[in-house]
Amino acid sequence: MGVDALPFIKIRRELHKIPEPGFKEFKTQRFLLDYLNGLPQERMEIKTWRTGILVKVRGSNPSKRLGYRADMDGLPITEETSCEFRSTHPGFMHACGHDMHMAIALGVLTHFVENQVKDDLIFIFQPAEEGPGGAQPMLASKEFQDFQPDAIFALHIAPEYPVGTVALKPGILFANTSELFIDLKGKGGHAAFPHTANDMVIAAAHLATQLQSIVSRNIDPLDSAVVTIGKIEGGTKQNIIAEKARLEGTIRTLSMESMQKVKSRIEALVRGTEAGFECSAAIDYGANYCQVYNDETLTREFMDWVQESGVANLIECKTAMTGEDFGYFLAEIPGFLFWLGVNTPYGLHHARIEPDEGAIEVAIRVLTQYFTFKAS
Ligand SMILES: CC(=O)N[C@@H](CCC[C@H](N)C(=O)O)C(=O)O
Repeated sequence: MGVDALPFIKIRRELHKIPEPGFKEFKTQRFLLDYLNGLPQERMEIKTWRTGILVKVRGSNPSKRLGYRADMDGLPITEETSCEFRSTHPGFMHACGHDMHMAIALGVLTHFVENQVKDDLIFIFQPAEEGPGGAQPMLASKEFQDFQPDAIFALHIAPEYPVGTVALKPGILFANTSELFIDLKGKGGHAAFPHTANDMVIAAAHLATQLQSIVSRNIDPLDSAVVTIGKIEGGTKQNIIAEKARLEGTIRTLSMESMQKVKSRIEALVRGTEAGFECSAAIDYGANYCQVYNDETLTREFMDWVQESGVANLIECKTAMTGEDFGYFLAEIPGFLFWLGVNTPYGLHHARIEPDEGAIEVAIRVLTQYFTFKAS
């Protein structure tokens, strides 16, 4: 089955220009709706939920519904690529491939609007994957429940794999995650009189270092966990002792027990910071995502099918400490997520990431053939 991916490469470029934060994907939603409304409508039913969209493509004689989910939001990153279709939204970029994910979903959807299969297909354009998390509230919505699929699938671009490759494994693919925000409040003062103040820049620096001892000293070395502090903010001027500081980070674990352990150690170290630096502290865990757990049977079946059909090269990969709120869909509905090779030297969330658009054709081919196999 040949795939003309060119229209979807063009769509990806248009989407790349308009990255928006979670639950503010207004232009993205408009763009997708304009495209969907331009397709023949006889087999389609379109619903919106907040800034998301759900589309049912009716089958000829349905006995089940297969779901496919694409995420929609961009990241607060200033793009540093030299491509012609750079972000037009200053300070925002599609640096996690969601522009690719949406274009691929439209390519697959368009194929099935034109080529009806037996079962219903549900296409889910989900907002706010990067935060605060659109999957959980979308799952609970009436709009989603009206279209509730019996199985659900998704992909994520993978910079490290060549184009033409899909990678996955049965069981746990991505980690449990929790955001982490710690606000420290002390006493500001003149830089020349440190003994009259409680310096929150120094408190934050000590705390950031101490937090790095949690994984190395409190987690079983045969388990895996991550505590990353991605941002520290504090102070107002070089000669003023900072009254406030804020640390922002993320926690990743492979079990909820380890998540609880990491959080209880963070709380102990923060209490120690309060005592040691005579300050007050507040912890906020922000958005929490459950692990992405690939259904063993469906995943094995897909892996065997990829290998037998030769539709793509297959890699059985390791678990990654990435997070994905698609895990909430998989906690309720059997399915899987796979990595799609896009072969670029810069990683996810990097200002210079430029996925190879050849992967769009690969993904549309894999998914249209897989859904034809599953839904006929
Ligand atoms: C695929 C990917 O990169 N996902 C994000 C999910 C972010 C979850 C949440 N905002 C957090 O930072 O904990 C990731 O960073 O793995």
